[in-house]
Amino acid sequence: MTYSFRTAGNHADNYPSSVMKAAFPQVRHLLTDTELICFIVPGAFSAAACDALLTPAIKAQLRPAATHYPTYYRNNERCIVDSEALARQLFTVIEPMLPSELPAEQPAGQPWRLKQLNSRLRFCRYAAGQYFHRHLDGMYHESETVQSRLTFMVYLNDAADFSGGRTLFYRNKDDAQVWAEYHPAKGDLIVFDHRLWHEGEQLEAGEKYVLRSDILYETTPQPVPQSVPFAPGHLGYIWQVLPFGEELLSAGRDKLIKVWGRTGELRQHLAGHQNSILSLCQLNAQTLLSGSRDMTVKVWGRDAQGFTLRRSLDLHPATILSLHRLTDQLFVSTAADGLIKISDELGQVHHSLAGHTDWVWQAVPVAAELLVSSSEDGTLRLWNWRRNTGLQCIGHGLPPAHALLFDPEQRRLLAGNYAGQIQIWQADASLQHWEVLTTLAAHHGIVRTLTLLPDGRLVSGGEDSKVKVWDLATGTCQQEMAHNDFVQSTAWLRESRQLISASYDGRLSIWALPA
Ligand SMILES: O=C(O)CCC(=O)C(=O)O
Ligand SMILES: [Fe+2]
Repeated sequence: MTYSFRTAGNHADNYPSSVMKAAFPQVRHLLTDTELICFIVPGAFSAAACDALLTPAIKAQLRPAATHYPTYYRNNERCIVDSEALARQLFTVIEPMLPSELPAEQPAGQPWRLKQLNSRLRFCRYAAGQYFHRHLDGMYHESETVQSRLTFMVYLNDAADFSGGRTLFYRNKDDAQVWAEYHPAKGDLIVFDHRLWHEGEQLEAGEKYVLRSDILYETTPQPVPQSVPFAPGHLGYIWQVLPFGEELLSAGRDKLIKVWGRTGELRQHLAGHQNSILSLCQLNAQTLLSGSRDMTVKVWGRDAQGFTLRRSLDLHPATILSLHRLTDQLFVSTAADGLIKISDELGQVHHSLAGHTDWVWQAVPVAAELLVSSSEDGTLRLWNWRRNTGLQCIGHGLPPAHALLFDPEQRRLLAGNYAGQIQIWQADASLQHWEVLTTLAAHHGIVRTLTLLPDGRLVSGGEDSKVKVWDLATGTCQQEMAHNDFVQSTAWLRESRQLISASYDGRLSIWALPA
């Protein structure tokens, strides 16, 4: 993919290469007790080069990243500049300091050869109070064979300009101890493996500026045998899988919905969205809904020939986070605008529920007219959607629940949260009183998905790349499977009695579960 240079007026394409010259300084490794790469190159860029990069035009175009990230995660500002030319210039400076080859991840795989700097350059600014909480940097999939493996960051201003704002590394998502710390200095380059948990520490005072990109590596394509089900998956993150009749649908960052047959053969791919597809929902036998970061909900019709796009709905001026069916005609959408809307497939909004103060991750039906929603604001709320009213706040001050599921038989709400827990809430028969029954310490990192099996067992997936099967009667984990990256979605295939899980690594896996 070639990005054009989109941000006007900052002259980034025209930096004189003289100011970009590297001094080939000493590499300093931050982590010694790991194979993973993490090094600093002090003064890799001169002060003049930093000033040439951080132009007033760039500064003027910095915006909160809030449309793409929940505030819990990061609240700094950024400006994206797509420039092949500048990426090439920067790459010339850093190339001699980079590993020319990285080992294959799989025993049978091919090594990765150094290719280029991702031309999507992100200028970031932290003001006092701003932070980028502990996270893993996402892998950028340019193609099947070109992917980012290392993070690139240059610190653009003087340490004297701010306090706090260190870059901190951790052994995992919830280790209390800092593994390594780095105090920013102007012109320093940091390069580290995407698999390292790290944080941009909260700034106490002043302003901190960095330039972020990723280092791309290329591998030799390996033929995928026809017999491998659901291969090759998606390019980049898969956000959701959904059984639809006899088929399975998957959707992801590559803006595609893929339609797979029973044996995992690709039947169709549906293009139309302009950005990542985060949610899928079956409205009725002939209708599929998809919600995206492009702020649209698309309605797809299913007939004997397959799926076709019927229409595109503008329901929220924000990323659509979840879609759930209420009736054959009505569905509920939640979004980054903090609203819950009940609409039909023609795009008529019947109800709009306001009350949350941040992103609404999920809203699931719990009875004919009742919904429970979970939000980034740390609350769980109960609503009567037909009457447009919030009935109560079931819980507040909670770690936000990314995954939410209601079990009508047991009247239990299962909430998978940011603290890696599955919190099980019991409702009484009136659905007016809710209390926490148990809290399972389920994953390291966010619980991203929950699926209830027909036999009552629960499946969870999380940021520790694990899929876990739970016996809810005893609260014990019976089985554990692993992906190579965050597990984002799981589903049960009723016909074949198989579990399917989908991951940030773009792969779909099928698992047989012993009874
Ligand atoms: O600002 C920092 O120190 C860390 C930033 C970071 O982790 C990122 O931009 O991905
Ligand atoms: Fe990062």
